[in-house]
Parts: sequence; structure tokens; C-alpha cells
Amino acid sequence: MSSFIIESTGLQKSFGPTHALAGVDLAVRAGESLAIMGASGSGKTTLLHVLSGVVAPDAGSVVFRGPGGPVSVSELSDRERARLRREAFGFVFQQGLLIPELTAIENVALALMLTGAPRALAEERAAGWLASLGLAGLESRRIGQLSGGQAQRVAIARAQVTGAAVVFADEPTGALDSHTSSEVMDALLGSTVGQGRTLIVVTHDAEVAARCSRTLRMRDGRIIETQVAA
Ligand SMILES: Nc1ncnc2c1ncn2[C@@H]1O[C@H](COP(=O)(O)OP(=O)(O)OP(=O)(O)O)[C@@H](O)[C@H]1O
Repeated sequence: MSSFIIESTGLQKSFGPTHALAGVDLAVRAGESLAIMGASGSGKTTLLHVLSGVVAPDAGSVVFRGPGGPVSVSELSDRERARLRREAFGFVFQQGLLIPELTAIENVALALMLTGAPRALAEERAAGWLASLGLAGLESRRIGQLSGGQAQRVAIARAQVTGAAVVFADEPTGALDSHTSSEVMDALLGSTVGQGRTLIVVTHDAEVAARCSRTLRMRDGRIIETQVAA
């Protein structure tokens, strides 16, 4: 059996005349941390969205080999893809996705409640993740009452609480200073690859990429270079 948790072949995606993805083949191992770099507009976010089933490709395939066996992400219905995203994948973005009106613990617990978990269990798990990410004592703060780095760690907790096999992060440190960025990467790596899960991160930051086990560089919708960490 293949040891690749995500495997894509021949991915293409166009927006009008723009070929955001112009033929991408990529295989990601379970437990790997993969950075995707490249100039603005090179197709990084589109690749992340297609791999994670947020967006369907025009051509090509994405296979996810989860605990329940292989799933062809690109052939699922919208509803099935939404379910896969909720249950198997976690998402950490530069901003957004956290609900400002809710507290830290409510934001994290909500992700688990959306998969059907009862509130008490969801809050217990959420508290555990917040504590493991250094946020004990801040559970009842609303998102606006947290620093940027703290809010990003809430987002990481939210991405992990469902036991996601793969965490997709898009510029997770984009709005942070370099010290906070390094702390957020510690949290992100420790809670994913540190526990045998897989991390795929889009970044402009070479220091973030240097912390990952492999870096891809994209240009014009294609992977032009792959670098494996020493
Ligand atoms: N929904 C959309 N509608 C139209 N064009 C889009 C859409 N999404 C992406 N594009 C275009 O596809 C190309 C790739 O975009 P993408 O967001 O994947 O690039 P990126 O490498 O992530 O860029 P950045 O680093 O600026 O976030 C760009 O030319 C972009 O303008």
C-alpha cells in the first residue's frame, strides 16, 4: 500500500484565462511537513484549496488515504467533500475562520460539535488542546481580547481538535512578528508532525519553510523546484 497520505496527479485549475494550476503532480507522506512557496499569484493557495477539497480541479485527481481507506477527493460531491474537510482535515489561515463573538474555547469546541460531538465532550477536548498550546487561563476570552499569536494558537487548536489527519495552513504566520511567528510554528509543528500528523503550509517566509521537512516552489501554476531539508 502506498505510504502517501495525499497524492495528486495532473491537477489543473483555471479562473477564466488564468491557469492557476497548470499540471501539478504531488505526493505527500504521512507525518511530513511540506512548505509551498512561490511568488504572489503562482498558484499556492489554489493548490492548497484543491488538495483539501475546498475547490474542485478542472482536471486531474486528488486521493486522500485516511484511516477509512483511500478516498478520491476530486470525485466526491460537494456535500461529501464538506464532510471530509470537517472530519479529516484541519485549516489554519492568516486570519478569519475564528468567530470573534465566541470565546477561545467556544471557537475550538464548535469544530468538534460540527462533527456531532456533544458540547461537554467538545469543551473538555477543546480545553485540553488550548492548554497544550499554552493558552490555559485564556479559555473565556473573546478572540479580539487575544494577541495575534494567541489567536493563531486558538486557530491551531481548532484545526486539531477533531483529530485531523492533515492540517492545511495558509500563511499562518503572515501577520506576526518573527518571534511570535517562531512560537506559532513551534505550536503548529508540535501538534501536527510531532504527533504523526501531516502539515501542508503555504508561506512567503523562508524561516517558516526552513522548519519544514520539504519545500516546493511554484511558478505559473507548476512546481518548479523541490528541496528536502538536510
Ligand atoms: N476565485 C478566483 N477567481 C479568479 N482568479 C483567481 C481566483 N483565485 C485565484 N485566482 C487567480 O489564480 C492565480 C493563482 O492564485 P493563488 O491565490 O493560487 O496564488 P498564490 O500563489 O496563493 O498567491 P498569493 O501569494 O498572492 O496568495 C492568480 O493569478 C489569481 O489571481
